[in-house]
Amino acid sequence: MTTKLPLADGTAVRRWVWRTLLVHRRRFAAMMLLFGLATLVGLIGPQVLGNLVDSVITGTTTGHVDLLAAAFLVVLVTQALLARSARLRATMLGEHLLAESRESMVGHALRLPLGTVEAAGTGDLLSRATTDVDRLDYTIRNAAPEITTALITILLTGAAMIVTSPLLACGMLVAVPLMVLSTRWYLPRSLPNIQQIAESWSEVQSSTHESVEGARTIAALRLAGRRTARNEQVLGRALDAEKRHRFLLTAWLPCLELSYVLPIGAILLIGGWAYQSGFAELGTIITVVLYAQAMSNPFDELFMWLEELQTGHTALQRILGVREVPAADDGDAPRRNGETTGRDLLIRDARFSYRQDREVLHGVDLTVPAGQRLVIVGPSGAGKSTLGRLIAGISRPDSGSVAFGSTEITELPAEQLRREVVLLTQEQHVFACTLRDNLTLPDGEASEDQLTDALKSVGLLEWVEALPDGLDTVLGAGGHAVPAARAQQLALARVLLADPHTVVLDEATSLLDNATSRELERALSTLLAGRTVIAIAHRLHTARNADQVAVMADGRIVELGSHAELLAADGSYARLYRVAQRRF
Ligand SMILES: Nc1ncnc2c1ncn2[C@@H]1O[C@H](COP(=O)(O)OP(=O)(O)OP(=O)(O)O)[C@@H](O)[C@H]1O
Repeated sequence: MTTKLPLADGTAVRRWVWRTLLVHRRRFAAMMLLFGLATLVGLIGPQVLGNLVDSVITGTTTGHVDLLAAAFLVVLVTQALLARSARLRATMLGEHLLAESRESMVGHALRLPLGTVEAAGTGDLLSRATTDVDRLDYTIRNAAPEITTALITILLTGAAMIVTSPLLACGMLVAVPLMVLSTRWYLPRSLPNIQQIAESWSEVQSSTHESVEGARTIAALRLAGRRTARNEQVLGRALDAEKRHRFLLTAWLPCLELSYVLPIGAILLIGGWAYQSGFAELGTIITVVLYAQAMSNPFDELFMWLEELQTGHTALQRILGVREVPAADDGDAPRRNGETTGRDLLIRDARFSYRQDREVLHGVDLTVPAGQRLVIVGPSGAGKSTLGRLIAGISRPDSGSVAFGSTEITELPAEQLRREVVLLTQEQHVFACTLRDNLTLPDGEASEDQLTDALKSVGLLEWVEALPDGLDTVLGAGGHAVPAARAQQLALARVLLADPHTVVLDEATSLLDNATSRELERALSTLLAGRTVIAIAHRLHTARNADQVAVMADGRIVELGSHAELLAADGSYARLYRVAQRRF
C-alpha cells in the first residue's frame, strides 16, 4: 500500500512566496526596475512611428524623417539592452532560488523517516525533487518578469491610448466581458486538473522506477506482462488528465484570441466615424490601432503566465508538502537528547501493521541483554524482518514498546540511532564513489590500517588488492561493477568500521555461497563479540552458537531458548533443524 506524501496548502505556499520575496527583495527590486524601464522605453516606439506618419502626411523635410527614424532605432537598441540586463538578473535570481529549493528539498528528503519514504514510494519523492523543482525554477525565473512586463505594458499602453485619443481608447472595453468571464470559468477548473497531472506523472515515474529497479525479478518471475499493464494503466491516467487539460484550454484560448481582435474592429469603426466627423486624424487612428494590436501580446503573455503560475503553485505545494512530514529526528515523541538508560534490548507487547486492517506482529515480548547474540528463525512471512526493522528504529510499533533500557529506540536522535544501531539486509547498495568512501560513509574517516583490517575480516582483502586503484577504485554506477555477494561483504566491513553497539543482520550473508558464508559468520562472531547481535537467519547453522534462538510464526515468538534447550524441547525448531541437517 502507498501512503502519499502530503501537499502543502495555499497558506503555506503564500508564506513561502512572501518570505522568499523578503529575503531577496534587493535583487528582485533591481530586476523589476530594469524590466519596467525596458517596457517603458519600448512604448516610445509606436509614438515615434505615429509622429512619423503624421509628419509625412502634413509634409516635412527629409532631415526630420531621418531624425525620427534614428530616434526609433535608438529606442529599439536601448530597450534591447535594458531587457537583456533584466533577463540576466532574472536568471541569476532563478539560479539562487533553484539552488536553495533543491538543497532544502534534498535536506528534508534525507531526514524523512525511512518507513514514510517506503510507504510513499521513492518515485514520488524523486519526481518532487526533480520535475517539481524544475517546474518551480522555470516559474520563478520567468513568471515575475514576464507578468510584470506584461502588466506594465498593458497599463502604459492603455494610458498612452487614452492620452492619444480617449474616444478611440473606449474601443478596448469590448474585450473586457469575454476576457473576464472565460478566465473565471477556466481557472477554478484548471487548478485541480494541473494537480492531477502532476500526481499522475509522478505515478508514471514511480512505476517506471520500480520496473527498472526490479527488472531482474520481473524477468525471473515472468512479470513483464503485468508490469506493462500497470505502466499502461498509470500512463492512461496521466493521459486522461492531460486530455482534460487540453479540453479546458481549447475552450478558453479561442475566447482570449477573440477578445484581442474585437477591440481593433471597434477602434476602426469608431475611428472611421471620428475621421469623417473631423474628431480624429489618420495618424491618431493608426497610433491607437497599433497600440491595440501591441496590447494583444502582453495580454496573451499575462494569461499564459496565469496558467504557468498554477503549474508552479502545484509544484510548490508538492515540494513544501515534503517538509510537512515530521523528520526522522523531530517526530511527535519526546526525544531523549542522547542519554540511553542501558543497552539491554527490551521488547514488550510490540504490535505492528503496515496496513490498518492487517496486523503483522501480534504482541512480541523479548529481552536481549547487551552483548548477547539472538538468532531469529521461522517460516517466510512470519514477521522476522518486520521485527528487525522495529529493533533498528526504522518503524515504530503501533503499541507496546521496543527500547534500550527504558528509552524507546524511535525516541533516540536520528544521528545517535545511526551510530548505535545498524540494520544490514540482503540487498546492499554500493554508492557511486570510491571504495574508501563506500566504507567510511557512516563515520567519515578511518585509518588505512582500520580499513585493511575490516576488509580482511570479511574476506575482501584479496579482491581489493586486485582492483585497479585499490581503495581508491571508483565503484557502483559508472565505475567498477560490484557483484551482489561482494556488496554484502562490503556492507559488513562498513558495519565493523561504524562500530555500533547493536547490529541487526537480516539474512546479511544470504547471497554468499555456503562455505564463504560459514567462514564469514565464524569471523563475524569473533569480530562482533561484545555487541548485541540480532541475526535473522535462513541457514540454521548460525543458531548453534547463539545465546538465544527465537522461533517466529505468524507474527509471534512461539519458541525461545538456547539451541540445546530448543532441540531438547523437540518443538518446531528441532523439526526445522533436522530438515536443515538432512539438506547439508
Ligand atoms: N512493506 C510492506 N507492506 C505491507 N506488508 C508487508 C510489507 N513488508 C512485509 N509485509 C507483510 O508482513 C508480513 C511479515 O513480513 P516479513 O517480511 O516481516 O516476514 P519474514 O518472516 O521476514 O519473511 P521472509 O523470511 O520471507 O523475509 C508478511 O505477510 C508480509 O507480506
